[in-house]
Amino acid sequence: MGKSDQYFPNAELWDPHRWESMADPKDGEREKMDYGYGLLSTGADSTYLPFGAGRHRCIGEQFAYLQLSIVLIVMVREFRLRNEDAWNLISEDYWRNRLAGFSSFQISHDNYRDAGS
Ligand code: HEM
Repeated sequence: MGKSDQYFPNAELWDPHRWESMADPKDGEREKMDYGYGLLSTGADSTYLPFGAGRHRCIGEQFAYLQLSIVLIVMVREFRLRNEDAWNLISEDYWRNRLAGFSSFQISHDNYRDAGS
């Protein structure tokens, strides 16, 4: 379903902006179910199901998001990232980056601690 154009236009295209215009299921009335340990959102009212839906829906979703946030925070805090060969290809304009092709970027890094800053 996650790769179906019926639910996600241009499903095969990596397009982070798609989420800007899609309604957040959390905004609407979500399907709730009590499996015996309290009323829970099943996630079954959404076509976006990275953590599954229903009774066996992932219990680690919030923990996974926390871990991913920490990884990103540590990388930004510890490293100065730069594009080795084609610095001027990196643009804040997402579409220019898309046209340039992310695969042409070679990112290298300095560790702030090694630099003594
Ligand atoms: C990006 C990270 C993760 C993704 C994409 C993910 C995805 C999923 C999905 C799709 C299911 C449902 C499987 C099914 O319906 O049969 C699931 C179940 C489960 N996940 Fe995750 N998961 C992630 C991280 C975690 C973490 C960090 C934990 C625990 C610390 C965890 C614990 C579980 C458990 C215990 C189940 C089984 C729940 C049940 O059967 O009642 N997951 N996960």
